[in-house]
Amino acid sequence: MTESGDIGGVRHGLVHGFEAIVVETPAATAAVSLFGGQILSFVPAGHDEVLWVSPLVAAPPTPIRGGIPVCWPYFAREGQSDDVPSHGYARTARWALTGSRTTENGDTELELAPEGLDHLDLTVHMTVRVGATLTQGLHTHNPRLAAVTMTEAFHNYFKVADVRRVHVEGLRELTYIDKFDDMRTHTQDGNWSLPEDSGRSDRVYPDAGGTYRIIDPGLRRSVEVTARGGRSAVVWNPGEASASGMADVGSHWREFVCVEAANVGPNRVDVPAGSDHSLWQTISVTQIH
Ligand SMILES: O=P(O)(O)OC[C@H]1O[C@H](O)[C@H](O)[C@@H](O)[C@@H]1O
Repeated sequence: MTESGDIGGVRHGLVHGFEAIVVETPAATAAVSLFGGQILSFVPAGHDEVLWVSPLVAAPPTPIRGGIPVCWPYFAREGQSDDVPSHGYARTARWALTGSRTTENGDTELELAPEGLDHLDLTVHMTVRVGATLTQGLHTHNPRLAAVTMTEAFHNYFKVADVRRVHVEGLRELTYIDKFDDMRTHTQDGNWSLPEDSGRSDRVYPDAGGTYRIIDPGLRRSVEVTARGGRSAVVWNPGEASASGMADVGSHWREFVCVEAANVGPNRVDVPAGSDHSLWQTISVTQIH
């Protein structure tokens, strides 16, 4: 690892109004906000923007609505009291670039770590590898003398032509917990699509297979997420009615679907004393006709 100034194609910039690390390689461009350590943009060469960031995005300390929020060391308020911030502390922390390098195949790899989270039981740092595909690793360490239980997610907001016209492969026949139906469990019937009756989705799929594909006929592309060390998938879109009450979504709810690589609910992780745990994901895009 070298300091960021030592390799080409890595610079500081302003992206959607946020101070960011901007990466430019022949294979892709990407940007990571220092607020939240949140990837805000990924554009593989020959394709359009993969991620959605709300045009109504609020200023810090409100979490950024869009990109890839890092939910850590807990997802939603799982296992917490009601007075803690939703999705943990990482997404509103300031992150620092701690290193960068060029990999053997010409990808650019960044290392980042949050600041000001020393009061937590766990520590974390993150790898972001930018090339034709985007790979992200969230590395948790337990420096304590006892095991610590955690949940986590890469809360991916994918840009779509119209959420009502996409489907998500890789979830068929899985049991899911429906957060919009009092946490009742159901079986996924066929591929995921936005339910016609309720028009919204907040589904947690424990023990999912780790490969999920968003098929978007409008943008004529398929976006694949593969997770490693992440046993749950979450598919979220608030739908029109709930979105109208969310200042940073509003009428823009049709423009995204969240397909998240996670460890949540029954897949919470026990990190033994002195041990490490990593959640990885890779995102890739293919044109479809
Ligand atoms: O509004 P936020 O705190 O960013 O959370 C947005 C959403 O994240 C996840 O997908 C959860 O499953 C949802 O229950 C939650 O509403």
